[in-house]
Amino acid sequence: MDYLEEAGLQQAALDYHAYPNPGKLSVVPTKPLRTQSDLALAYSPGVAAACHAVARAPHDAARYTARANLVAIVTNGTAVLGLGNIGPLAAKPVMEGKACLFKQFAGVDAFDLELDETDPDKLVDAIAMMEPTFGGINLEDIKAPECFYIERVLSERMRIPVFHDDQHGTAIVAAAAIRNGLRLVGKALAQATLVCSGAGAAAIACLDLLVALGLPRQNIVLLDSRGVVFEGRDAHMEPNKARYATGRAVRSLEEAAQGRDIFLGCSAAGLLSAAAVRALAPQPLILALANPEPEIRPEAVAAIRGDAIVATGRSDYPNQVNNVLCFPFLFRAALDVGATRITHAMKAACVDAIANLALQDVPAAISQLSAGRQMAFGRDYILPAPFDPRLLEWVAAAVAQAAMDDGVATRPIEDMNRYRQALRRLGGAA
Ligand SMILES: NC(=O)C1=CN([C@@H]2O[C@H](COP(=O)(O)OP(=O)(O)OC[C@H]3O[C@@H](n4cnc5c(N)ncnc54)[C@H](OP(=O)(O)O)[C@@H]3O)[C@@H](O)[C@H]2O)C=CC1
Ligand SMILES: CC(=O)C(=O)O
Ligand SMILES: [Mg+2]
Repeated sequence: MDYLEEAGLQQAALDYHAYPNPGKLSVVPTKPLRTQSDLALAYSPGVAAACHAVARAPHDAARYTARANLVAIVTNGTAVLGLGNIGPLAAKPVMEGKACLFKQFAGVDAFDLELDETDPDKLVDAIAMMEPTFGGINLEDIKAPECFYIERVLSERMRIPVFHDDQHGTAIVAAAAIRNGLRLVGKALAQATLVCSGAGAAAIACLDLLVALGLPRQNIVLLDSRGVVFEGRDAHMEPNKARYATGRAVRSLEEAAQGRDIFLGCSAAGLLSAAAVRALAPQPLILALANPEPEIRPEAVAAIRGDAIVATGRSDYPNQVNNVLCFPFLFRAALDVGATRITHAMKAACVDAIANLALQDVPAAISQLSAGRQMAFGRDYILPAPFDPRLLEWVAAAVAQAAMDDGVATRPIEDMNRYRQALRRLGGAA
């Protein structure tokens, strides 16, 4: 792949995945298992005590098994990053990566489950059957529009949180970035205008959240692979796109971009043309979120105009707008309180926490991790970096509180100060 060769990453990335053991994950026991007596506790006969306890009181599964800290990352490989429908097996490196991020950033254990199934109802059945195993379900890289149905039906059927990361994780982080970007250029969400390239899982969820947070729906123009989604277009429509159909007489990206404050890209590599960049309003926000190759590179924007704030989903540029800033921390909280679902207030709390953390001074120990980048609120630092250990406390505490306030916590936290301390220790920011 050109973009990997160009970054000098092709062979290094393959070696990283291959050595010293294939893949990025392993399963390790958490209890001593060295002697005959250990075996008598862990396995037969001692394990029967734990089985009886859980059979008598199912909520004790959170006490005697790893379930309450265990998330399933489920994909069918139909929309893997921006690589498209590469299937479940080829999706496995991404899912193993997500599991590593869960563990590294928030201490959450996760199994990656790549399912060879595209029928939405069969997927729903397969995932719903796994409720005894997991404390939460993270749906990943399942394409639109099926993903909307799958998540809705699962959320209705299951008593554990079901969260489609590409929808809501992306939306939460994009909303935080837009809030802070607009703050820097002195614009308000209620007056902002936005053009969105892509009308799939990530795009629709971003728009829904932005509208819920105050962006007027009529200020949005949406494009998919057939161009502008306009009122009366009958081909290639589905209800989630139709909700954003524009009445304006614009039919190309360049026309749609004219005077817009925000470009949001949740589509595919290289789609944002120089003409469209020029057409945007003064001091535009450009969120080019397609992975691994964005709709436009930051240096290409800089060559066209100098007043834009640019963000991508990538780790090798400033302003990383990527769902990694959300899902580990949001699930940490959801698992800790035994949430039965993820509510709007939990998502809104997550947006606030991520956005507000970026306004804080960054301790020297954290900025040392930034590869020499500016780490003070500004055009190249609109969001905290994923390695910022404060994210765990800021985001998880806020989300846990929102879950309790919303009445979806089956194990409410009694002492929030102690919980915050525990998060600080876990995040390494103590
Ligand atoms: N930075 C981040 O955190 C995240 C980034 N993403 C990125 O967003 C992109 C989309 O992911 P996701 O929503 O999950 O995938 P989906 O398959 O659900 O959606 C893809 C969307 O892109 C649209 N599209 C494809 N080609 C074009 C084109 N030429 N012009 C305009 N739109 C086009 C498709 O149009 P149509 O509806 O006509 O098929 C579809 O609406 C990927 O690149 C992914 O990496 C996703 C999640 C998180
Ligand atoms: C980041 C991510 O989840 C994606 O690009 O699909
Ligand atoms: Mg994804």
